[in-house]
Amino acid sequence: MIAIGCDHGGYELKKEIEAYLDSRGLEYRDYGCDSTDSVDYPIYARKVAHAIVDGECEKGILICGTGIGISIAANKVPGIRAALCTDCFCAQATREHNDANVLALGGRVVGPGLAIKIVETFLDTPFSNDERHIRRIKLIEEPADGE
Ligand SMILES: O=C(CO)[C@H](O)[C@H](O)COP(=O)(O)O
Repeated sequence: MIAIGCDHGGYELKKEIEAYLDSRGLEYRDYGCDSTDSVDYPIYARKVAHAIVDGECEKGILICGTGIGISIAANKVPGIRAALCTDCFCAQATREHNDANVLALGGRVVGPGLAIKIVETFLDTPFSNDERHIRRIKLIEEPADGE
């Protein structure tokens, strides 16, 4: 199950991404917002982040105007690794290296064609399970002694 959320700046791109998820038969839960009326992105970032850390969903997609604010807010929730991506190279790398569990996109930055390729890459790329990446991900949550 994929958690998806946005603010008003990401609403139209969210609907495009949902149509893509529907076309692939991928299940998702939409945590709002529900229109282009102005809202506050941290609310939707937290809803999606908590859906993941509470185990309701495995991955999330968050969209605001730039993708910046909503990724900053999501990354405040322990256990969330939200990656703002504007290209497929970063979407692939953040899955393989960071085991990112949230993809953040900017609805005012990327067009729907590129955004959907980024979503596809993010969803279809597994974590590498490489020992060095596992070690570094653990260090994000628990700094080493004396650090
Ligand atoms: O990108 C964003 C946060 O990083 C927001 O979508 C953006 O700040 C909203 O701006 P406005 O209220 O002027 O529509």
